[in-house]
Amino acid sequence: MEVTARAPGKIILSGEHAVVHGSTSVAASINRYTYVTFRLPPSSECDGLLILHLKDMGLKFSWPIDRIKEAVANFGSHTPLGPKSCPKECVKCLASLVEEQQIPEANIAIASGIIFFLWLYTCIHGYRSATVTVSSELPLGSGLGSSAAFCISLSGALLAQSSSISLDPRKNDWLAFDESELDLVNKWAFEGEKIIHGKPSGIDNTVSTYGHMIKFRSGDLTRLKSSMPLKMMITNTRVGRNTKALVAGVSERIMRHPDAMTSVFSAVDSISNELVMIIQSTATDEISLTEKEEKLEELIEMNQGLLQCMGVSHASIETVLQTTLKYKLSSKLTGAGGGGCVLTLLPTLLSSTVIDKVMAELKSCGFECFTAGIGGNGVEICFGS
Ligand SMILES: Nc1ncnc2c1ncn2[C@@H]1O[C@H](COP(=O)(O)OP(=O)(O)OP(=O)(O)O)[C@@H](O)[C@H]1O
Ligand SMILES: C[C@@](O)(CCO)CC(=O)[O-]
Ligand SMILES: [Mg+2]
Repeated sequence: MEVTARAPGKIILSGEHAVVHGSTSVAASINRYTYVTFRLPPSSECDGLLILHLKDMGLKFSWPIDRIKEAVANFGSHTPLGPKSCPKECVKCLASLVEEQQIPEANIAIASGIIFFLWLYTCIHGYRSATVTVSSELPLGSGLGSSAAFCISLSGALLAQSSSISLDPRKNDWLAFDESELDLVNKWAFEGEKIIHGKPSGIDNTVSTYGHMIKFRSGDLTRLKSSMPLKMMITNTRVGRNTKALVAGVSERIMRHPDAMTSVFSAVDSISNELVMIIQSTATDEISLTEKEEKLEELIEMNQGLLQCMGVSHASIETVLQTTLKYKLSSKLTGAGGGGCVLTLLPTLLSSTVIDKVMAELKSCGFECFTAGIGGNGVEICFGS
């Protein structure tokens, strides 16, 4: 029996980092996914191993189930009914199991994701043999929520074949979980984001779970319905970074300049709320659409300025901003910054010639450039043979 879950990546339209400190943020899913396939071998095929295959990286890890049991048994991990944080001591034990696998230096950042995999697996399925395969259309560590999509697709696939969730395995199509199941998938994945990010706000896992466009503040989710078409270009600077370090850097800046940072976060909160008002306003004639796009562009620029105040921009991001500005287009970093991806609003009346030109110029700088469909479904699953 086999089940595959897919979970989308995301863009943050406004409010990254500030959302960790209580400000409002707006995010939308994108049509690029991480896929996790979970296969429980028939009982005759009990080889006593848990196998994790990371297809894109060409890496395959395996652990004797007994070794995993030894590492986590003291922490009473088998808790299929509810999300449970991985205790610090257990993270250490699992980290040494991961170290034994000798991950290539270039891929060392995936260790935290694998620790979550081992924790989640034993919590939901105890000590059974299985094979789990992961593949992704999202660049890792680039601001498009690869960590959240990984945690959500993993939680979705493992929970879909657990006692906590009962979906009809006969349907051979992408299926949605019901609301309470989505909540469970989301809560488990948040535990993974805690291991990977250190101090996540929960926005990335939440938008990957529920999809579409959301407003998020202090753990509270509001689903948004945009009344205007939003076309975004995403530029990947290909400069690697990790969210945990960037989030920690902002916290350090708060310690040094608490009052100034409070004002920065409050400005971001106002920007996100204004952005929500604009995208939900129902005036739809062409003039007001252009006006709304101009306001959005200004808010995007203001948010980027505040992200610079937080210290999370990067020379490569500045290059993208300057390049798009030559074409009168507004951009901001998306996700944790420090490199990674930049978002550019493409107004409805912008000619395709301009889009082609700006993309060509960005590509000539060595960046990857694409437009993504935004606001599609969240996590879904599909049962195989
Ligand atoms: N397909 C995958 N396979 C294994 N681990 C993954 C995968 N995708 C993400 N991860 C885990 O997530 C980490 C990257 O997460 P990180 O939060 O730094 O970046 P991001 O989620 O892409 O960007 P942002 O948080 O800014 O949206 C990887 O180092 C790894 O631990
Ligand atoms: C930087 C951050 O705000 C968004 C990363 O996509 C971190 C978080 O909210 O967990
Ligand atoms: Mg992340």
